[in-house]
Amino acid sequence: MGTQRVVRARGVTKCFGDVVALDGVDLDLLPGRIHGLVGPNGAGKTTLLGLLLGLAVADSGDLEILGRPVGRALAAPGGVAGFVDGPGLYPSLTARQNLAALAALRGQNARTARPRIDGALAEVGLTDVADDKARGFSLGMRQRLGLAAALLTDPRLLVLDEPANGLDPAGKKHVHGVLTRLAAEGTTVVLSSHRMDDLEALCSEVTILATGRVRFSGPLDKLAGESRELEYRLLSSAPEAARRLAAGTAGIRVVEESAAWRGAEALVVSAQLPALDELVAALVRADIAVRELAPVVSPLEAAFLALTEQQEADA
Ligand SMILES: Nc1ncnc2c1ncn2[C@@H]1O[C@H](COP(=O)(O)OP(=O)(O)OP(=O)(O)O)[C@@H](O)[C@H]1O
Repeated sequence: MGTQRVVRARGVTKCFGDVVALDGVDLDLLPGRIHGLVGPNGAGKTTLLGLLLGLAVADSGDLEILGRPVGRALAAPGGVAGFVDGPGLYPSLTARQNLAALAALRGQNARTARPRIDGALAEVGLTDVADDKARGFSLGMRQRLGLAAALLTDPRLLVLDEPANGLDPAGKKHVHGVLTRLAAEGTTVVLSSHRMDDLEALCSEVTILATGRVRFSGPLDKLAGESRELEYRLLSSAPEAARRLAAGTAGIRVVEESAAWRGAEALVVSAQLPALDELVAALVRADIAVRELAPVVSPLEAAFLALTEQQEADA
């Protein structure tokens, strides 16, 4: 069924000695979504991803993956691929040989596997180094080779822990392209990252974890709606007139440290969305062109920072 959950977690708890890494986590992942996992260091992201990969078992709670309850024994659930703490590679084999070895382990015929291996290497942008040994690969290249290996298994759930680590802009473009294609074809992707801009570019929904608890889980636009007043940077054709208009618009606070931004005079205002809409309409009525309007800090980053501050205050 199209809307059947790929992952359903209820009250999942995992401790390491006295440390509660996951504390009653509920999570629902639907097919074909790219779901971002975000949270401060030690929030429990890797632990949660490890449970999805079958690298550890929960102490309590229910976890269902692809419609099957996860048992108490360590086992990689069928249809799931990915890695935490970097992919496992054979350093003395080339990129292509690494993928061929994995295909052979799964009983695939070398001749039929070859075109798929070449396709996967091309998709992650490693064709040029296909015959170089993995030993000499950078972190970003290893991440991409790990992703290519996961692609060969046709996963229905792909689990990646900080896959953007070490990626240069070209590598990131390849990885984003692969993940977007997979999701369009129905694969669910769940990935953790400390890069809010990456998550916002890729994910339709996010879960924010802090100290092992889910603080938010849902669509990114819901997060924007729920967030507090945000600061927005505005570039216009008449900065002074725009500032006067903003100061006179209800619900808008002009932030004093407004400054130059990319060579133009920027106005920074703090507002909720309805007041901001009002301001834009007033600017247009006054024949002032809005050239750029964006949050200084994105809704995801604002929510993340608010949580982190809360966590520090609690501590
Ligand atoms: N194998 C382990 N043994 C003991 N403690 C662990 C183990 N794995 C994780 N922890 C602890 O569990 C908590 C959650 O760790 P986890 O690695 O899941 O967080 P994270 O959100 O991935 O953090 P980061 O952003 O730093 O990677 C931390 O306090 C960590 O020290």
